[in-house]
Formats: sequence, structure tokens, C-alpha cells
Amino acid sequence: MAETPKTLTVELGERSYPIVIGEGLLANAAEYLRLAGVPDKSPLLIVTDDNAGPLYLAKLTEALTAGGYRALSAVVPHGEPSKSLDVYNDLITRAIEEGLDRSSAILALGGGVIGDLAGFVAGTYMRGIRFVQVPTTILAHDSSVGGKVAVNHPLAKNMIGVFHQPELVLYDVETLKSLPPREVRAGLAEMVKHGLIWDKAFAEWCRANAGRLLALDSEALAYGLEQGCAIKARIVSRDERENDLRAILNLGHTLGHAIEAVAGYGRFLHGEAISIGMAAAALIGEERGAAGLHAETVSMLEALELPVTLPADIGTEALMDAMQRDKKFREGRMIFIVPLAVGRVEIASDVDADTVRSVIERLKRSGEPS
Ligand SMILES: NC(=O)c1ccc[n+]([C@@H]2O[C@H](COP(=O)([O-])OP(=O)(O)OC[C@H]3O[C@@H](n4cnc5c(N)ncnc54)[C@H](O)[C@@H]3O)[C@@H](O)[C@H]2O)c1
Ligand SMILES: O=C(O)C(=O)C[C@@H](O)[C@H](O)[C@H](O)COP(=O)(O)O
Ligand SMILES: [Zn+2]
Repeated sequence: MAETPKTLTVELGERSYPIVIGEGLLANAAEYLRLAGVPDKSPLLIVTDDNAGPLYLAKLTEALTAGGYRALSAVVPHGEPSKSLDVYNDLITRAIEEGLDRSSAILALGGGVIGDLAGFVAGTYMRGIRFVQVPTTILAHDSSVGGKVAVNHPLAKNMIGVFHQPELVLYDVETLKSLPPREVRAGLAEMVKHGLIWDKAFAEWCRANAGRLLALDSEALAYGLEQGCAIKARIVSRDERENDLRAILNLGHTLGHAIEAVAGYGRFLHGEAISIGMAAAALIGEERGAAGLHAETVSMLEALELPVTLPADIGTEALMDAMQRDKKFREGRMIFIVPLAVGRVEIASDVDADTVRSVIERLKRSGEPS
């Protein structure tokens, strides 16, 4: 029998919203939307991709229609290249043609690519309309919470975006059962990240339960997703617009985003690039005095079957250039989230370029056959 859904809240005053996590929630989508205050007189637009759509769009549409909503849909190609201004523009055109108005809502049915893309449409169409996240990947326990929505520029990740919080995150964990193994692993990178930045016991739990998580054991997955969402919600509630604390959610992303852009969007999945970036951050932490941190971090990432080295063909100077084009480059300095120990990090703008170069080279050497 399905467990009772669990509800967490992202506390943001009048923009607070629930994250509902449970099995079979798509069937009750209309009730959840109504509870979240989504009106039913204007059309909804469900944005999904050509993997998640064929699996779950009919179920969601039927549930919404039965509950009195008019649900239209747009299906985009799967994968990171869809986080582009071209696809964004197509969706805006569709919204105008279908007569979406200021009482309409955009629903993101899919992973982080769909959440970021559809959220950017919702955040900018008519200067912002309602938005609902319906995540269907493990990674999306991170991306569906917190309101960062964006598309990529060919030169830099997530460069064109806004903060736009959803009204609701409706996380039907039954959808995760159809994820390919590589996507499962990539999603677990952001899960263990939440432990590495905030909660040592949770990071250790991820390592100890790696086998169950990789096998999509329902109980382990539910616990891991709830903990990950809870950590993220707590951080976002304290610093919605990344003036300070929220930056710690960027552990591994200074180098990770550069890897994604330099390798070409799609070669590395986001979670894979972030895993390599977290291994790099641990090396930087070790250089600054945290003995044993790299081996400890790598043991957690490898337990989850994540990559921790860099292929030699990714140019070091191209990565250095890409890091200088990221949002994490300010006042002439690269900003790194540097671990002090497992579960504790600092926001550092004093990591010099030569240290970063030598860490990149070490990651490449450790990937070579010995
Ligand atoms: N906004 C944020 O705070 C935030 C946080 C983390 C990551 N992100 C972004 O999220 C993106 C990565 O998200 P992702 O890993 O979910 O990628 P994704 O959306 O591309 O989904 C991964 C793959 O799984 C497929 N898929 C989705 N649901 C499925 C299901 N239930 N069954 C089978 N296949 C399914 C998709 O079609 C895709 O091929 C990146 O663009 C990253 O920058 C954003
Ligand atoms: O929500 C956040 O804040 C994060 O940093 C979560 C990250 O996992 C996510 O990839 C985010 O998009 C990166 O932030 P960005 O501002 O560099 O795009
Ligand atoms: Zn991320």
C-alpha cells in the first residue's frame, strides 16, 4: 500500500509553497493544484519532453481534465540543448497562440531541464504567471525547489534566467521507476551534495545506502529525497536570492558548469559534471588544510557510481575561461564552495588560479590508466 504523502514547506512568507512527495500523486493533481490556489477558468500549459511525456503526460492531463482544468501540452526534445532561447521562444509563441492569460499556469512535467525551461517561460510570460513543478527525475528534488529558472547561453550555463518560485512541487516518486540507470546516478550527485554541504550524517547515510538508492528501493529513495528537499528548502528559506548562504548549494558547480559548457551541453549530465566538480572542491579543501577530505568525498561519490576524474581532452585553459564567464565569477575572482570537512563548507573568493589549474591537472592525471 502507498505511504501517506509527505509535505514539506519552503517558507518564503506570502510566497511559501508545499513540496508534496509521495506515490501516485499524478492521479490527484487537480486537487493539489486547487489547494495551491491555481484557478481553473484559464488554460494550463504542461511542458514536458519526449521521454517523460509519452510516459506521464496522458495520466496528468486526464487527472487535470477530470478535475475541471483545461490542460494543453507542449513536448520538447529531451536533454540539455532544450534549455535554449530558441526552445524558450517556441514555448512563448505557443502560450500566446493558445491564449494563456495572467490566471494561467505553466506546469513542468519532467526533470531539471524541463523545470528550468518551463519555469523561465512562466517567470517571463506576461511578466510572470503561476508555475507548478511536477518533477520526474531524482535530480529534480534539487531543481524543482528554490525558484532558480533559466536557459543556457552557448558560452555559459544558466546565464539567462530569473528567480520565480512555483506554487507547488508535486513529486510523484512512482515516476522515478522508469529512469535509466545513468540518470539515477546523476541525480544522486545532487542528493549527496546536500549532505556534503550541510549534514555529515546524511552524506554518510547516502554512502551506506548507495546500493539501495541505485536499485531505486522505495524506502531509501523516499528518505533520501525528503532529506535532500528539506535541506534545500531550509537554505532557500533563509536566503532566497543567493545573497550569501544559498551559494553553498553551488558546491561542485564552479568547475562543473565549466565542464558542461566546454564539453558541449549533453556530453556530461549535470550530476556527472557536479560530481567531478565536488571532487575538485575537495582537493582545494585539502590544499587549504582539510586532511583526507578528497579520499573521503571520493569514496562517497564512487559508492554512488559517479565520476571523479576528468578526461584529458577537456582543455584546462578552456575550463579556466568558462569559469570566468560564470555567475560565480565576481570582482575579478572565481568563487568556490570549499569543503572544510564533510558536512561543512565555506564560500571562498581567494582560491588562486594556479591552485585551480593544478587541481584540474590532478583530476586529469588520476583518470589516466596506471
Ligand atoms: N534550478 C535549479 O535549482 C537546478 C538545480 C539542479 C539542476 N538544475 C538543472 O537541471 C538540469 C538537469 O536535470 P535532470 O538531470 O533532471 O535532467 P533532464 O531534465 O534532462 O532529465 C534527465 C533525462 O531523463 C529523462 N526523464 C525524465 N523523467 C523521466 C522518467 N521519469 N523516466 C524516464 N526518463 C525520464 C529526460 O527526458 C532526460 O532525458 C540541468 O540543466 C541543471 O542545470 C537546476
Ligand atoms: O538552487 C541553487 O541555488 C543551486 O545552486 C542548485 C544547483 O544544483 C543548480 O545547479 C543551480 O542551477 C546552480 O546555480 P547557478 O546560479 O549557478 O545557475
Ligand atoms: Zn546543480
